Amino acid sequence: MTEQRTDPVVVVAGALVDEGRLLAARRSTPAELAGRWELPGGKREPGESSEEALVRELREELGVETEIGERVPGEWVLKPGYVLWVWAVRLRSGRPAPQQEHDELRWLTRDELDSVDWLDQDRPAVAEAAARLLPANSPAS
Ligand SMILES: Nc1nc2c([nH]c(=O)n2[C@H]2C[C@H](O)[C@@H](COP(=O)(O)OP(=O)(O)OP(=O)(O)O)O2)c(=O)[nH]1
Repeated sequence: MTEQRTDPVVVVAGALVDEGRLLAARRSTPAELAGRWELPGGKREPGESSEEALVRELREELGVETEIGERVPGEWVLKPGYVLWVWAVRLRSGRPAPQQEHDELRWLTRDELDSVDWLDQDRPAVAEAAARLLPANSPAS
C-alpha cells in the first residue's frame, strides 16, 4: 500500500523589528499555550499567499499595518503536521496592542530575549530571527 502523505499546515509568523528590538507576544489561548510567548501570526487560509496571510494575521492580532520583508530561512516543526515559517516585518502604521489572542506584548533587545518564556518549539526560530535581524548589542540608550 502507498503511504499517504499530506503537506504540513504552514503557520506564518512575523519577526517585527523596531529600533533594534523584536516583538514578543504572550498567548492568552488556548489553555495549553496560554502564558507562553510567541511570534505573532497564524495559519494561512485557502487561496492566500503566505505574505497576505501574515499581513491579515498581524492586523487582526495586533491592530497594525505591516510591510513583509525577507523570509528568515528555515522551517520549524511546531507539532506533528504543523510547521512555522517566519518573515522579517516592519511596522507601516499603528502601534501593536494585544487583541484576543495575546494578553501582553514586549519589545526585546537581543540581550533580553531570554527574559520571556518562549514556546519551546519557537526558540530556534526566535534565535535565527534575532541573529539575522537584531543588532549584536543593546542600542545605546
Ligand atoms: N501564531 C503562532 N502560532 C504558533 C507559534 N508557535 C506555535 O507552536 N504556534 C501554534 C499555535 C497554534 O496551534 C498554531 C497557530 O494557530 P493560531 O491560533 O495562532 O492561528 P490562527 O489565528 O490561524 O488560528 P485559528 O483561526 O485556527 O484559531 O501554531 C508561533 O510562534 N506563532
